[in-house]
Amino acid sequence: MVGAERTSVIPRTLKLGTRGSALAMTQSGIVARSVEAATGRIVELVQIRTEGDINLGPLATIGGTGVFVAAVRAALAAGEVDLVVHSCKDLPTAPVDGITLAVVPPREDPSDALCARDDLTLDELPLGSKVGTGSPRRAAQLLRLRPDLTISDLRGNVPTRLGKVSNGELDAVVLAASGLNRLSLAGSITQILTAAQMLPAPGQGALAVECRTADVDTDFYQACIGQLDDFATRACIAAERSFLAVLEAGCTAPVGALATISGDEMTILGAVFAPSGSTELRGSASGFAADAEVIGADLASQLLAEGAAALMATG
Ligand SMILES: NCc1[nH]cc(CCC(=O)O)c1CC(=O)O
Repeated sequence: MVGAERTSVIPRTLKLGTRGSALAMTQSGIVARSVEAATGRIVELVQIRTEGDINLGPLATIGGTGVFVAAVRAALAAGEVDLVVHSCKDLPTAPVDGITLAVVPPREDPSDALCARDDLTLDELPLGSKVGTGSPRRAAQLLRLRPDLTISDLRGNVPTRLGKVSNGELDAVVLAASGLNRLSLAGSITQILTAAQMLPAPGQGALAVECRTADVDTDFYQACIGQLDDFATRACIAAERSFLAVLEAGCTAPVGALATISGDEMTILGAVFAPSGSTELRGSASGFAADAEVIGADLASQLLAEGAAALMATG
């Protein structure tokens, strides 16, 4: 191999593993293009079918956290792909041996968005309106704001969910603003819900790019990490995910958290809801952004001391 230079074990064309949904493909396409721009390599998308795509039962009952993530990670571990992209909020909090969170790109809008018929806001929805969501966190907070609403379980990809409003089956759905923005469907949003109205899921709006731990020290990943990783987003999701982990809750639990950074200072808002929306425990914690995990964990401990575990388990 005269003249060949071996600077890393990473191939020239990278395979990026992704779920096949419109949102996953869009998110992965965004990451693929930024990796290409940062490294000069070609990145091709490889679709991986996951249990969450195959089993269309209510999300809260088909194995909780990680249904979308396990198959994608297995393809990474098996060497079928070189990097994978997840929605951060779907990522279980437990670390996995041999897999590293290589890049956290800058966060999209973390808010939840109401997509209602006839351009209605939450206050304007008629008494008893039918609102679709598969998320106990969103259901609980909707019921706190509007106890009269009928919550209808909802699965399927983002365009399918929006279709249930346009076909008259539902009066409204609640979806992540980030996903709608990325899919160029922001025109369906009739109200962005504030953190006081609806605290988002830990990690919502952020993406997670994982690679094999064995590859992290290659020039390729160092270039990716150096150019694409967003310190503020990484710190915020570290705090939110540490909050979730200490609560021993998963991505389908009635738990909301949102961290923000101003200068060196981080503030996290966190809440735990009774699934019925009857009660909530809410708090906040602040500190240096460098202590993100401790800040999130301290807030969780505070809410646990106030009875969070029992609250989440109630009806
Ligand atoms: N559970 C499905 C899921 N996982 C991540 C997102 C949104 C994308 C994001 O958090 O950036 C969605 C759809 C939704 O909640 O509307």
